[in-house]
Parts: sequence; structure tokens; C-alpha cells
Amino acid sequence: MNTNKKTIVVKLGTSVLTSGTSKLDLAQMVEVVRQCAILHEQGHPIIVVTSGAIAAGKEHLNLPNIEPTVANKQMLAAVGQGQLVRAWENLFKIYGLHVGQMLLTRADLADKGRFLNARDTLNTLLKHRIIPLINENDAVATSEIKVGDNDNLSALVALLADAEQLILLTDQEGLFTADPRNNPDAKLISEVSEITDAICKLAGGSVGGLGTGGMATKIESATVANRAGIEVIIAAGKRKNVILDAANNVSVGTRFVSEHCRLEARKNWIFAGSRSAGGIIVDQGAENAIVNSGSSLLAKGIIAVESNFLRGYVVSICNSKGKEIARGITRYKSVDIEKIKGQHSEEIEEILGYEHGTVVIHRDDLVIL
Ligand SMILES: Nc1ncnc2c1ncn2[C@@H]1O[C@H](COP(=O)(O)OP(=O)(O)O)[C@@H](O)[C@H]1O
Ligand SMILES: N[C@@H](CCC(=O)OP(=O)(O)O)C(=O)O
Repeated sequence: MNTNKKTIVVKLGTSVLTSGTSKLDLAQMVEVVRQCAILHEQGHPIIVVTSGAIAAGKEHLNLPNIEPTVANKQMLAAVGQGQLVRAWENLFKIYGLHVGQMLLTRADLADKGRFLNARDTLNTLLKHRIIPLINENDAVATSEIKVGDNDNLSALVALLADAEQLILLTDQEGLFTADPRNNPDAKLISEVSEITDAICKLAGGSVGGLGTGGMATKIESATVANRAGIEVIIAAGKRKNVILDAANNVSVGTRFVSEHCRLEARKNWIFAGSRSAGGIIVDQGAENAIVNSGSSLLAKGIIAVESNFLRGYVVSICNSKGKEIARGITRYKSVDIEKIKGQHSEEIEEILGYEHGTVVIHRDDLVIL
């Protein structure tokens, strides 16, 4: 991919999608779609994290004042998610674009194997130039497996997509020195270079009754994304050309600059975040390909597997002398690798009865020592 293209996650809060009313604001949504379509046309992969299912459910059932119990919210989400996606689908269709829905929970992102499955789906949608539309799977998620708010979910999606930028669109121009709803003198903070305790204390909850988490969860989101080297912008959804400006580095809202290099952050995660769960011994050809040519690890070059591990685990890659040469995230569990080692990639499906792609460890998930 051209290096000028950046993967951008755009998160829309309920406050933006409804413009503070009890209905989806289609005029506001089409404006978002127009901007996403321009960036898409320029070749930037765009992912939309959309709230608004519960609001859409209330609108569809005409129950604006229904009690917000867990059961009611799950019912509203079950009804509203379809309405929400249909609205997005019809609007993106104006620009000749397809959308693909992904409903996630924390469990999908915390489990290593499911994380890879979700990442594969996301990448395949992007490869086919389809706009992923992501929301939490509210209809089935209970508090134990929920992320709980789409600000944090969008940071996890940005990590999943290895995005460059996360744009959180809300009903305020950005982070203020105090909640502007009840502090008319509050000032907009245009740039945050470090998320300190003082910054966290400025951010209050949601008082409008539409959104979840307010500014506090947006700061949590920015913390997670910044740590992974992803820039975060909090800005007003209704500001003209807000997405285009944010993507083109025009000053808008509050920008959280990340000092971490994305690649370094990923390497740190592969090293520090997870202990190696086992080892894969490779032949000389595979060693050369990985170390000198930046290639992925194929089954063909694997001689042996040590210890038991599952798909998604971090494993060591060792040469035939037992020296660790790299570490990476495996797409196949050890028992599968045992069966496919030394074989051509095209044979994987026939041997296992399924496949998780043609490589055992993708070069993006590999760190050379
Ligand atoms: N320091 C702050 N600066 C800006 N907004 C704040 C701040 N503290 C709390 N808020 C509140 O956060 C709200 C936005 O969050 P939320 O209601 O969850 O909306 P969304 O649906 O966009 O996620 C604002 O309407 C505002 O009242
Ligand atoms: N998943 C929920 C929204 C949860 C949420 O975080 O809302 P918001 O603070 O408006 O982004 C829904 O679709 O209604």
C-alpha cells in the first residue's frame, strides 16, 4: 500500500448521529458519508465505529422514554442495529460504496484467536474496499464481556486495524478545560502531548442522556490508542469538513499526539506484552527469507514445533542450531503446524480441513531479533 495512505477509524457518538434529538439525523449522517467517501476515493482505508443502535431502536419503536434497564437496552439494540446499518448502507450506496457490519464484544478482542479472526475479517473487508461498520454487540453482550462504550471500542478497533488515526466525533468541539455544558468559560484544548492525571480530571461523564461515558471514556480511548502510536482527534461531528480536515492535519478539535512509533509499539507488544508460548524451528531457507528479505514464515520452511500453543500466541522462531532469530504471532496452533510443516501453503486446507491463510506467521506480526 502507498505510504501516503492512512487507515482512519471514525467513531460517531449517539450525540452526533441524533444531533441531540431522539431520531437519527440522516442529514448529519450523509455529511459523514460524503467525507468518508472522499477519503476512500483517495485510497485511505476508512473504518466507521457507529453508536446509535439504542437511539435508533427507540425511534423505530416510538419509545423515547423507555426505562434504560439492561433488558430494555438490549431489546432496543436488537431492533435498532438493523435500522442503523440500513440507514448507513443506503447513504453509502449514494457514493457507490458497500458496507460490512461487524458486531464485537470485549471477548472477541481479548481472546487471541478471536482477535485474529476479527482482524482477518476487517482486513478482508478493507481489501475489497468495503467500509466496515462496527458497533458493540449490545443485544447479546452482558457487562462481563462488554467493552461498555464505543470510545474504548474504537481504540481497540484502531489497534486491530493497525490504524494511523482515530477520529472521535461528538457534540462538543473537543476536550475543554471543564464540561462546557455547565461551564460557559471553559476553553478548548487544541493539543495534548501527554495524557496526565490533570488532563483526566478535566474530563467528565455524559450529562446529555444520549451518550455513554462522556469525555472520560474518550480520554481512556486516547490513552490506549496513543500508547500504540495512533494519533487521536476529538472533534465536533457537525463542524464543516471535520473528517477531511482531521485527516489532512488541519487543526480541528483536540489532537492527542502520540510520541510512540507504531511499529515500535507493536514490537514492544510482541516482546513485553506476551511471553513466548513455544518455539518453531525453521530451515536455512526460511531463516534467510525472514531475516534478510522481510518475508512471512511459510509452513514449507518449518522443521519442527516445540511445546503446545494456540492460534494467536506469541512464539519464538529458532534456526536449526536452536538460536532464536525472531518472534511473532502464530496463525496456526502447534498441533496444526505439526501436520503442515514442510508442506506447500496450497496444501494446508486439504491437510487440516480448513485454513487461516497461507502463512504461519505474517511478516507484520514478526519481530526479527
Ligand atoms: N472537559 C470536557 N470537555 C468537553 N466535553 C465534556 C467534558 N467533560 C464532560 N464532557 C461531556 O461529554 C459529552 C460528550 O460525551 P457523550 O455524551 O458520551 O457523547 P457521544 O455520544 O458523542 O459519545 C459532552 O456533551 C459533554 O457534556
Ligand atoms: N453501542 C451503543 C452505544 C454505546 C456508546 O458508547 O455510545 P456513545 O457514547 O454515544 O458513543 C449503541 O449503539 O447504542
